[in-house]
Amino acid sequence: MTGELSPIDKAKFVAAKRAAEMVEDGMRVGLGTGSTAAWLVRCLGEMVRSEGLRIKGVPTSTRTAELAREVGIDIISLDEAKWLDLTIDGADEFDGDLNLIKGGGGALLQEKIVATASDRMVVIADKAKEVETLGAFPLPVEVIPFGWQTTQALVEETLVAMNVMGRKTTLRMNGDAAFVTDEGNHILDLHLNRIGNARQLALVMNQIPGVVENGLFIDICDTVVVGYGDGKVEVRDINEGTIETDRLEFMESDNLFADLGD
Ligand SMILES: O=C(CO)[C@H](O)[C@H](O)COP(=O)(O)O
Repeated sequence: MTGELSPIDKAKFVAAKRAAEMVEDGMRVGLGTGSTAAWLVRCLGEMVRSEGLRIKGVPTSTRTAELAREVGIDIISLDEAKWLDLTIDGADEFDGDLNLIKGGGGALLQEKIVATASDRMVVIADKAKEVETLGAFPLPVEVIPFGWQTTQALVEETLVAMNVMGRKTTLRMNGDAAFVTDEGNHILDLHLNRIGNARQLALVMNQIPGVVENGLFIDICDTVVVGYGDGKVEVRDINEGTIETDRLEFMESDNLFADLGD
C-alpha cells in the first residue's frame, strides 16, 4: 500500500510499533489476530530482517500464521513453545482495569489460550477502543455447531436471568453462511450495550453447554499500548500502575507499508 494512512491506521501502527520494541531476542511471542496485530507482525518481521531479531512466534489464527511466515518470523505451535514470554494482541474494547472484549476477528479462543499461557499480555489499540464500561461492542461467544440454536436460546435465557440490559444475540455470518472459526465453531454476538459485571458474565457464559469460550478477557491483560492518530502512544501498565507517553514517527518508505492485506 502507498499513500496516506488514515488516522486510525496510524494509531494502530504506532501502538504496534511501540509494542514491538518490548520484544527481546530469544523470546517466545504470542502473535494476536486482527488489523492492529497485523501491524505488529509486520514490525516484528522487519526487525527480524533488518536487526537479526531471533524470536519464535505462536500465532493465534491461520491468518496470522500466514502473515508471520510471509514476513519471515519463525512459527511454532503453542505446545512446542509450552509457555510464552509475551503475547501482543489487539482488542475490540478495553476499560480502565484493562479488562477486554475480544473476538471481533473471530479468533478469541486461540487468543485467550495463548494470552493465558504467557508471562505478560500486551494489548495494542487505538484510543477509540477505550471505554468506561465494556459492552457497546457486541460480545462474541464461540459455540459448537451441534445444537447451536439451543445454545443460543440458553444464552438468551441466561441474559434475562442475569438482568443484563441488552439481550439480542445474532449468529455471526460470512456472506450467506454461518461464520466458522479456525476451530470449526460458530460465533454468537451478544448485543448487550453495557456489561455491569463482566467477571460474573464471563464465568456464567462458560457454564452453558455448547459454549466453548467468550470474548471477555478478565485479569489477563497486563499492559495496553494506546495509539493516537498523531503518533502519540501511551503505555499503561496495570501491575506497575504507570503511564508512559511517547511519540513515534511514521516511516512510510519502509517495507511495512507494502502488501497490506488486512
Ligand atoms: O479480537 C480480535 C480478533 O479476534 C482482534 O484483536 C480485535 O477484533 C481487534 O481487531 P482490530 O485490531 O482489527 O481492530
